[in-house]
Amino acid sequence: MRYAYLGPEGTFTEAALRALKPDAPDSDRIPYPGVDSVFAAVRRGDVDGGTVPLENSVEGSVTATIAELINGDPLLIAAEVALPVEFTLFARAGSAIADVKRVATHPHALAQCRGWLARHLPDAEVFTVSSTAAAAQSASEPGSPYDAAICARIAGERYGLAPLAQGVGDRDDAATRFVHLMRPQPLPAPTDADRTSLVAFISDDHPGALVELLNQFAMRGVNLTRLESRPTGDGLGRYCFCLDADGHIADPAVGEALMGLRRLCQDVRFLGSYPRAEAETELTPFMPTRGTTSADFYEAQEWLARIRAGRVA
Ligand SMILES: O=C(O)C(=O)C[C@]1(C(=O)O)C=C[C@@H](O)C=C1
Repeated sequence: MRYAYLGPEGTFTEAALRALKPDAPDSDRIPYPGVDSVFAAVRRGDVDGGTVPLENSVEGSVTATIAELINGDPLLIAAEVALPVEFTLFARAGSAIADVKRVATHPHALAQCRGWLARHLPDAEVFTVSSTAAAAQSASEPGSPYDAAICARIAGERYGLAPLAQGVGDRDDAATRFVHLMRPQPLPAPTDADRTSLVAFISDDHPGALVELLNQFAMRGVNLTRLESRPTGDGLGRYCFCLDADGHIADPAVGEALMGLRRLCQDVRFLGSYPRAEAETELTPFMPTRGTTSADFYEAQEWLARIRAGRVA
């Protein structure tokens, strides 16, 4: 098996792929220079799967990943993992913080380290590159335009840099969610703690269009864990909705909610049902959820089948 990831070696995404595929030998992990090239490699069939960052607890969605999930040949999310992200400022050996005038990092990492940079390197110029490991790699090269990189400890060490300051993130509980993509194939079996991802394209703009979509989940007791509107690219004001819901498409409540969306929407792109990375959250239902267990759905389906078959009981 061969797996693509956002490279070069030492990215948080590589750590995510290692967590997802702990038994894969090093030669099976293939770094790609961008999120788009990971998607392209999976779509072409050059690799069996690919890992990319999806969202961060501080900075939110990785737009390059969302755009690729919405557009192009559909891929399936087969697995996810959430990892804590801790940032370190690294420079070439012998440098001191006072020497740092130009810092490189990934845009999401910059967003998570702004406070620290403002306090400790207020005059430094910050440059964004394709990943935190690419920043470390570049900063390590002789004649590099950068004096330092903000990256994972493993990346700084991988490229022979020396740590100048550890824990430079503004939140020490920051975490990033990564997803593993595959070409369309049979779904992983339900586990009782799954997530379903999809994109809904509404057919016409009208009052309550989003509420209608959300009701499909609420009335069936399905909890949503992410909702994001993204432009479709077809003009100003044209948006689609990216949704994550608790549960598996094999669960009757989730399946029926998706059928409801299918009836309401111009298009629904199913992005996968896969085991959730984090444990089930304790939920306070905001609506009565009576009659929304899987057993309730099955009982009602059987009742309808009996009636349709001419048995009135
Ligand atoms: O640059 C990396 O190391 C990545 O894996 C990308 C990425 C991201 O896109 O959010 C992953 C986690 C961190 O939040 C910062 C950067």
